[in-house]
Amino acid sequence: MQKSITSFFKKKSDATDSPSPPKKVPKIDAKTELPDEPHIKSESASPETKPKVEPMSVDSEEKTSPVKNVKKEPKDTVDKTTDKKVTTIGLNSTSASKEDAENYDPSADSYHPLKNAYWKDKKVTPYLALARTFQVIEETKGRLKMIDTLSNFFCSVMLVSPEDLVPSVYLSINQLAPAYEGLELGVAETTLMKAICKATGRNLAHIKSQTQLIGDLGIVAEQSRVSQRMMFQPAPLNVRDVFRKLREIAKISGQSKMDLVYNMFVACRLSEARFFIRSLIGKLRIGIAEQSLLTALAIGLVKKNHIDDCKASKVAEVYKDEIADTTLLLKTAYCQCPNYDIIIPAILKYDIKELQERCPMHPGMPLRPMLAQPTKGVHEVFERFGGMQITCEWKYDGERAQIHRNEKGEISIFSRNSENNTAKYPDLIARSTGLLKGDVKSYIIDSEIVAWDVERKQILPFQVLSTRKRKNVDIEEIKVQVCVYIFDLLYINGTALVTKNLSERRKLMLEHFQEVEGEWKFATALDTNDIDEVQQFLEESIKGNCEGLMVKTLDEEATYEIAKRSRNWLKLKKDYLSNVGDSLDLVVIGGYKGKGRRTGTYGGFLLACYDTENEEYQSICKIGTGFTDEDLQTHSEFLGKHVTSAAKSYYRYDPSLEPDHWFEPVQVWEVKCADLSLSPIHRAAIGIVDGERGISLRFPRFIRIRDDKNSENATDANQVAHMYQSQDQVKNNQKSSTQMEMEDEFY
Ligand SMILES: Nc1ncnc2c1ncn2[C@@H]1O[C@H](COP(=O)(O)OP(=O)(O)OP(=O)(O)O)[C@@H](O)[C@H]1O
Repeated sequence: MQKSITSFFKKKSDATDSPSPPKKVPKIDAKTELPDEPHIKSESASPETKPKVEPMSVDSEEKTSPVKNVKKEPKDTVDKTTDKKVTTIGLNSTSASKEDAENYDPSADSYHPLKNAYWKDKKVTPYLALARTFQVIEETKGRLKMIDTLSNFFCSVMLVSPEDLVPSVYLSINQLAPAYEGLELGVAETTLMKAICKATGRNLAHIKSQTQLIGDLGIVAEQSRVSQRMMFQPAPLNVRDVFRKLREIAKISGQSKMDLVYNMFVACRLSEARFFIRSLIGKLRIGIAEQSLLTALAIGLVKKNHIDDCKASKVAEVYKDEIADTTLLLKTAYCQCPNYDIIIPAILKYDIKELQERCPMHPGMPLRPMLAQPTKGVHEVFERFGGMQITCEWKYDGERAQIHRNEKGEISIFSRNSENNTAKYPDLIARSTGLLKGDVKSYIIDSEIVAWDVERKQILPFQVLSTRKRKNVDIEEIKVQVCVYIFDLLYINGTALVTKNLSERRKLMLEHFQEVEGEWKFATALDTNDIDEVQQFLEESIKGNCEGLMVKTLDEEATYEIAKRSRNWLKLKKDYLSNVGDSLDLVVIGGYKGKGRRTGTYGGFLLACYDTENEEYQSICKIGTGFTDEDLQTHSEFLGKHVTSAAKSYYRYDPSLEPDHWFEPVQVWEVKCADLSLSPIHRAAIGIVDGERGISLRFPRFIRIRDDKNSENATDANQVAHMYQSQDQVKNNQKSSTQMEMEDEFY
């Protein structure tokens, strides 16, 4: 029978135990030698390569424990709840052995979060325990098992070294702070390669060629460390210090950055080297995205609550409902308070039911915006909404802005990506009091900023807005004026409104704010359930220089769904008649040199979508259409500054697509196409719709640069699959094959 689209997506979601795409993880042991490299000397052989390890807080017992050469036999104990034998490593031992650390396996069925936390006596989580957890997860295929493994590790940390839960969580999603603080590591691959060379005595050309061959600098780093004989081993790393040092690395630059990377790297043991280097590159590649991490945290909490009455591996079965409730509560709280520094201490201290009230949303902390689903026409809108009350709003073509004012009157402006854009709009801040009506102390509004023609009193195209300076804007020098179109109110005077319906939110918006000509306006809206009126309103919106309409539910299913691409907001764009219904936002990963008229610039580019699950960019098409000569000049100049010596290890592409130059994933382009088709060459959404083929775009055309999206906000693999599946011809094919199957069954 035909598979529904939702069942496809369920397969990829974190809630099901479907196999992840096969992962190639080379096995590494102490005997592993890299080929083509002269034998490596011990570090003492050369004074330059001798590690200068910074003093770090030391796991004293590990430091002094003698290295045992005899493999420790697992101990058998009896699980009180089941009366069955439980095989564990290092149970009840007061001193952790080297083997405990090296064999640490939180995926084992017999894992006991307390007993197997071999660092329990020291209460400081070894970095190796986290690296081992990542390693096991990377080798695991089923998503549920991956989450379960992480939850075991988290549970151990909660019980044994709770102070390390915040750094462990950040390290697991490769963040150094809440996303909106914008603290990024930004270490170039060549800097890392140089640090690896210095620490291991290998030469740069060799490290580069190995990285190209294996496709992963993390693995190359690990192999280089494992095969290296050391005169002495620096003190073991622990989670909180690694996190602290990574934050430091992010804040410094130049030689001191390089030195710190080097000092840390020489202290890495076993798979620590792989994950330390991957953290610095910015791609952990263990397949744990934020939603899976939140689920793992929730399961970890439930395991902690039942540590005495159930085996960890049984908790998911026995406490299914409690896990579902905890996960929901945690995810909901995280949506309104996306900050682990606040959430984690709260889950450790309070009952999970209190979480929302303990971690309230507040101005200054951006919420991830509610997003819309594309549609291909007015009929699709009415099919979806049936008899529900709806409203249509003009869809302004500018830059999304979440504007916050706190009790002190301070204003912050956040982009669609939760980046802090406040410094870009000093003019808006200067005139923000004009917007207020009555007693308004604090608020969060959702809006679109558009470029504004002051003389003609009309909206200007997005391209004009994009010429506005981004940083350190001086109010006197602003050339492009802007007008803000407000379409939602999420918080007012200390009260969150996200759980109220749009009608109520809109009423409060009109009560507390007022329009100011050319500065602050409410989105033009029409509440109607008449299909002809919607059609006419769509045409008017286009005459008003808008992109089309946003159609929203008013009363039923009409809460503000933070961070969700919701079915209750549909976008209806002017070119909805196209077969695809929406444009795609894709990352430029390579360039092909131009010929003929295009000589001297790039003539074509390789584009990719982003697969959030595998944290990789998957090629989707080559593009050479839609560019003016000036565009090509601009792109060539900009991308020319971001050329890398080789494809990034997290680029997925067919060798036949090899461009002349590879780029860092730094720019997102909006692209339209005639349709999407299955491709034997491109890798977009591979494994979702088809096991072996990816999806590619036919007749792609460049529309514009999307400065407001970073490369990880590009159209993701699931969206590509969804767009492919929604095409009429694909649906019809599926219908007819279902029909045939039914006929087969009948006969
Ligand atoms: N009245 C409105 N209501 C909601 N959003 C609006 C409105 N007018 C303009 N917008 C803009 O439309 C965007 C949603 O549609 P669009 O497809 O352009 O966004 P996108 O950023 O390309 O894609 P995504 O759907 O991934 O956000 C919103 O993020 C917002 O910036």
